[in-house]
Amino acid sequence: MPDSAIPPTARPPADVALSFSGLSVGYGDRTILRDIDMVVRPGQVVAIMGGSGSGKTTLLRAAVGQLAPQKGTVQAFGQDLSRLSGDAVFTVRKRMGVLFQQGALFTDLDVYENVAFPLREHTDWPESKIRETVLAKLQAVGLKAAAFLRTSEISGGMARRVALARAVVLDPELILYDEPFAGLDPISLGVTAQLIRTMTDQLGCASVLITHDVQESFAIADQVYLLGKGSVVAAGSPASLSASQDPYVRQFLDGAPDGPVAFEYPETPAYLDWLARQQAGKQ
Ligand SMILES: Nc1ncnc2c1ncn2[C@@H]1O[C@H](COP(=O)(O)OP(=O)(O)OP(=O)(O)O)[C@@H](O)[C@H]1O
Repeated sequence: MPDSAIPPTARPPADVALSFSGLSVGYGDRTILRDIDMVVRPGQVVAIMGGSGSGKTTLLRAAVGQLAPQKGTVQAFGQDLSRLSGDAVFTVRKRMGVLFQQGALFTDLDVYENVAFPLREHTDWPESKIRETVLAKLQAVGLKAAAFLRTSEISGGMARRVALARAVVLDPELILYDEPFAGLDPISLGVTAQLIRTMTDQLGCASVLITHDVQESFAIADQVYLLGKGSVVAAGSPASLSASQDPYVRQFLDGAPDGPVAFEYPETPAYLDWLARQQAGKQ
């Protein structure tokens, strides 16, 4: 029986949901992040933080197998993604839920059908089981009564919660969240953060958040990795990072405008080429 046909509850639990080992990733010849070591275990909420352009999305792309390592390995549930065939990567991805920044609900479907969509695509469950599952997931995000609203009738914060219900409808073992707090009001921020923690605890899955939001992620994370200078500059529990005197960590946590975190976008080979051409043209 293919692995994808085994219900999540019947699979042996993986000891490690996601790991990066000696990982370097980038685009073409350019390396964005190097020497990344990270382990995410079931039941953990892990926050990957860093300033704009520090490589958070790049790391997320590597985690889902969209970007191949330049060096080192990415393992999901103990399987090295770069050694798997396309079909096998697809099977591994089915064990992951990914919540993209914009949530991207289908606007021609109502809330209920948006959440039911992955079940209709990936299972042959009877309608009664689909209904039970969809309503349970909507209840978990506090939106059961909104099931039959159109997406145009719900707010941005509600849309984010519907997208979360959809991301967990197949009971993933690993959920990856891309900027889950971006653009939320203070109440929705707290609600979303608590939901991520509760979902992780209830499903026993692992959650990885890509975020800049220090307060909300520190409130729920077990482990935090801070990216900077093309690698991991600090890693540890929220308490240990809060106590850190490292200037880079302090500047990031305190939101200080001056310090070792560069505001300026680094010079890239493409920019240096352009500059050289400009200068040659002037002579
Ligand atoms: N498809 C791409 N091709 C080439 N370079 C890219 C590509 N995507 C991102 N980059 C570069 O990789 C670096 C890291 O970008 P990335 O999007 O991973 O950062 P980030 O930490 O997610 O930033 P933000 O918080 O602003 O979204 C940047 O220098 C960016 O210009």
